[in-house]
Amino acid sequence: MEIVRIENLFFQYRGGFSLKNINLSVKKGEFFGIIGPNGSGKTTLLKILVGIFRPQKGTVQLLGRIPWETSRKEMAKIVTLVSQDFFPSYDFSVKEIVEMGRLPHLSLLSGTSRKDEEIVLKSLELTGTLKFVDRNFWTLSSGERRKVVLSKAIVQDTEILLIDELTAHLDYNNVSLVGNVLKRLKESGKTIISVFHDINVASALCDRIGVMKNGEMIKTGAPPEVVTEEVLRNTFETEFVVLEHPVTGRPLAFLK
Ligand SMILES: Nc1ncnc2c1ncn2[C@@H]1O[C@H](COP(=O)(O)OP(=O)(O)OP(=O)(O)O)[C@@H](O)[C@H]1O
Repeated sequence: MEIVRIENLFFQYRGGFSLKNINLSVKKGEFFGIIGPNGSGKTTLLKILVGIFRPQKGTVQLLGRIPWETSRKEMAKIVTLVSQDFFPSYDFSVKEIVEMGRLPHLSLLSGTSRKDEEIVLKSLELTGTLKFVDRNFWTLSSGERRKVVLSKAIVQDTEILLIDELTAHLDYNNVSLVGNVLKRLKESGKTIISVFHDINVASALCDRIGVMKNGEMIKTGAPPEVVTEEVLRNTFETEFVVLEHPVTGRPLAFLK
């Protein structure tokens, strides 16, 4: 079942960078990775999918809904963006930040229930951040904050998760922890579209990878089709060596 559909997308910042000719179909339960050089348009594409920007041409549908024609509350039940720039302006505790993820599920008059609280605590446990529950969000390290923001996305319980580079700030143990959390979300039927700077993390986790360059998605395919010396050289304009992971068989890329 198709969950995300992008057709002939064109979007331009006022007189500047543009995304062009993007066509993509993502199925339910698929883990789709996006890689590409800095400034190639990865974050812009996620912002269009979540409805922050409206493209000048083409269509985007998430579960049949067009983001910019659907109310924010309804969209918030379908899709969430774990973004690189989550900067709450008040001194919220970790628990309060994650509780915000439950807002789309609450009615106007009701506060969070005991069940919501349980969901929040479970999600903090899942990302290994339960020990910070009462801490001021801003007193956490950047990697700890990223895991809390992932917990907030998990409690929002949307069909689609968009993730903008989650693992770059994390140590190896946490890359593995977050990777396992994302695998569990996928196994539970969630559809994930995630930007990665680490090609090998994308290769390990994704069913398919899309390669962005200069605002276009120049290649999509399973990791062995995309993580090749030729594709990576053309994309990043530098030389790579690609080997096979001895345990998983997935491609592993190294700078030459
Ligand atoms: N609000 C904006 N107005 C004008 N140009 C913008 C705006 N936001 C981003 N850009 C430009 O659009 C281009 C694509 O940016 P984007 O953040 O989508 O790239 P990216 O592939 O996610 O990069 P990175 O890997 O560095 O995070 C960049 O050249 C950026 O300078």
